[in-house]
Amino acid sequence: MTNPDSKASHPPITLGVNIDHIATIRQARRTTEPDPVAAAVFAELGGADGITVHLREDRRHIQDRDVRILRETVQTHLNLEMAPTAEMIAIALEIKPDYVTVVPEKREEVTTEGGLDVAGDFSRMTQLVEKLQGAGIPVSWFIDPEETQIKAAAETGAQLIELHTGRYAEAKTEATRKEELAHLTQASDRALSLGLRLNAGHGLTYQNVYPIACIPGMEELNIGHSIISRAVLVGLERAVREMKDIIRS
Ligand SMILES: CC(=O)[C@@H](O)[C@H](O)COP(=O)(O)O
Ligand SMILES: NCC(=O)COP(=O)(O)O
Repeated sequence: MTNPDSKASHPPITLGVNIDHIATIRQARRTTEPDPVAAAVFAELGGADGITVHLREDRRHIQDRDVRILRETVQTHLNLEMAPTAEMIAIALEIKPDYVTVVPEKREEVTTEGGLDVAGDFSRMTQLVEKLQGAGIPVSWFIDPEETQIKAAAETGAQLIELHTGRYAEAKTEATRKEELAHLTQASDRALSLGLRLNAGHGLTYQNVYPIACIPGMEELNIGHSIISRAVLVGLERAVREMKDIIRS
């Protein structure tokens, strides 16, 4: 899976840590812990180059209060993932994240399914870019690695795209995974040739991330579920020990 030569020619890739699922745990009890604001501090201590949160329209995990406080506390950069709605545009204009990633959203989905159809709703998407980038907030489109979407993304005037790595991550065979990696690599080349900056994410894990990190020109990977899942397990032994120390002290 590794390719030691391919990283030599571009600047170090950065890691945006998505902390949505810290909030998922909190919302399961509608309580105050764990706090995504504290999680962002720990993620930055661990070397996160950026913090990503998806403020869903149904507020199933991240809350408005989280985004507002994170804007004040995040020391790296804050990437706000949001649907292309008037409500979310207003929130972004008020909070001014370092950049926004515009994602498709369906109420009933478990997580984001597929990329945004920028080409299919071109004039609305262009207006969104004018509003947000006009206010100094760079826009990134979360799109599938497809020519039509990449071309449309560039034509909206947005500065960035985030390639949806879901199909690659979910590939059932090595052959399909290679095919999906080839699509992502070609799409990345095309995006760079059109002057877009390049991010990727969704479904990336400790096992599948490296080939994506090796794609030439890749700037930032946004990773959440796998990191939070690992954090829960690697932190459990210490958490149990601390509780036991208290009840026996
Ligand atoms: C856009 C993307 O790939 C993910 O950030 C995803 O949208 C996160 O949202 P959930 O955490 O609700 O799955
Ligand atoms: N945009 C992708 C992201 O922020 C994290 O997605 P995942 O790692 O939680 O699947």
